[in-house]
Amino acid sequence: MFYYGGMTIDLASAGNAEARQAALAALGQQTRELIDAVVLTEVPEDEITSVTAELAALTGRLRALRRTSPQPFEIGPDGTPRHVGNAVAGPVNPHALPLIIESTPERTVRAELAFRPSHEGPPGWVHGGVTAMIMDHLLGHAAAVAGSAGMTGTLSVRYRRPVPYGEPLLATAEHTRSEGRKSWVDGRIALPDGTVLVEATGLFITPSDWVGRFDPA
Ligand SMILES: CCCCC/C=C\C/C=C\C/C=C\C/C=C\CCCC(=O)SCCNC(=O)CCNC(=O)[C@H](O)C(C)(C)COP(=O)(O)OP(=O)(O)OC[C@H]1O[C@@H](n2cnc3c(N)ncnc32)[C@H](O)[C@@H]1OP(=O)(O)O
Repeated sequence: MFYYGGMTIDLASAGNAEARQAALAALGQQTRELIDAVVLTEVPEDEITSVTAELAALTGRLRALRRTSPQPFEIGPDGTPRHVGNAVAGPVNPHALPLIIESTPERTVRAELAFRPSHEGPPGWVHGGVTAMIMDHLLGHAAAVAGSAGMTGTLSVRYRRPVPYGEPLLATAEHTRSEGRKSWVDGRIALPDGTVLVEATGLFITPSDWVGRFDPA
């Protein structure tokens, strides 16, 4: 059993849906490709209208049976927590990059990533809110692997250089200190040569009802 936010997750039942999770992840990825096709398309107007009608039909098919909330936090088949519906890291959520995070033996975290054209803010560059969202999640994950899972209290972002899309980047973060239920985490997004584009510091607070519920792997 795994306890999360008042819910109890049954480890056995979480493993039974892998084929469905894979199918949903494929749908999520196809939808990401659709989103980028939409923002880049130069097809004629009548074709846009025709595709829009087809998409409305497809949307109706998916809505035929639906949940009332996104896919939940659960224990994956490898025994670690996962949240396939998460807005930043969830493979099933088309809104998510998705961010694929690795933990190091030192309990820091890293993620190789590449933004897409649909993340554009300033012409030719990634929107600062999108990079802040990535930082928020990665720093939160670093707090969790350090044994201090929490909600974001504050997030401070310094935008040092504009962030390109379509290029490989590296995001890293590490827990720096804790005082009671408060933990501080630093992180950054950099080019492969180490040039830092975005720096962030976050304060994560473990809600009192989470204390003792999450034991990091
Ligand atoms: C989200 C999933 C987490 C899952 C965890 C489980 C497993 C983890 C595994 C993997 C996790 C992976 C990744 C990612 C995790 C997270 C990343 C994204 C997170 C988010 O996207 S999250 C959404 C945005 N976030 C919110 O939606 C917060 C809304 N808010 C609240 O839920 C409460 O507000 C809360 C809980 C923050 C505090 O509530 P509380 O009642 O526990 O705190 P309380 O008042 O007792 O204060 C205690 C001491 O913190 C100080 N303090 C309080 N709030 C502060 C603040 N904002 N700034 C500075 N200091 C603050 C006080 O001043 C006092 O300080 P002092 O003790 O020194 O007096």
